[in-house]
Amino acid sequence: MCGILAVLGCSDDSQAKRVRVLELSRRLRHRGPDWSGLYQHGGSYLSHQRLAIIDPASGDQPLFNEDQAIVVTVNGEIYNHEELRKRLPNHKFRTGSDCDVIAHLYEEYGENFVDMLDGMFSFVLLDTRDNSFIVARDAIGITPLYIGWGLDGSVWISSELKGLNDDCEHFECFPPGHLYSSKSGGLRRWYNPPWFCEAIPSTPYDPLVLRNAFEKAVIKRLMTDTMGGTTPFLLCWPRELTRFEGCTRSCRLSREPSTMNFISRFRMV
Ligand SMILES: NC(=O)CC[C@H](N)C(=O)O
Repeated sequence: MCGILAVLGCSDDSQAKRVRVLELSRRLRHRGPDWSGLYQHGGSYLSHQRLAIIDPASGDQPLFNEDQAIVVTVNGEIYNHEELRKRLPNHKFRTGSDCDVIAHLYEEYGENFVDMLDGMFSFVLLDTRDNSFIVARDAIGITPLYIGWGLDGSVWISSELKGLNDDCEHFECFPPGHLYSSKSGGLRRWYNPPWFCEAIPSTPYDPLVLRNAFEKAVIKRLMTDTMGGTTPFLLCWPRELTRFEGCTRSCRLSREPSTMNFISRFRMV
């Protein structure tokens, strides 16, 4: 998990404020030891503490679209980023980061792209053309996120409370599955699955369907270029799969290239 911290629409764009934001961002350093980044545009600041998972060589954040008008700081993983890149044929990506698609999707589809993302994420996106911004958190709140307000009307966002509680006059937990848009000035739910309704499902329970869904969920989370992100998961998945179907299934899965790389690296460690 990385650490993100952003201050948006602040009346103070001084060097002293920049230093303060850097100080606060360092409070999240334990979340990402591989890189620290800060982008400032007037009174808006986006910072990032990176635990590199995908494209460790060039995926440092904040990330930008082609003309650098749109900037984004992200905590999390976008599992379907390769598929999404294919839906953006006219866009040039500077990095191989899974999070690179976010600025480009916004450019192409506006604020309503969030439900195209399959992943666990929280992000802040600043559009420097009109200083508008959006903030979003994944469907069930796997990644942590807090929102606060400064006395000057600035909006503060942080992966942990310690990044904003000293500087905001009011703060709260950013609700999962929601999007904050500065244009509409409020929060709205972007995640609206059919099972949110009160109706009792009529489809009978099918263990095979459940098992397939579980396996798919495991496999997509194996996405990584480093050991950092999925190690705890790897430690538990073979046992879980064994419990489901015996060793045969684990062995078949482990012949898949990504799993093989993963396991050989795991053994080396
Ligand atoms: N730890 C994270 O949140 C990782 C961010 C991004 N997916 C990366 O690989 O750099």
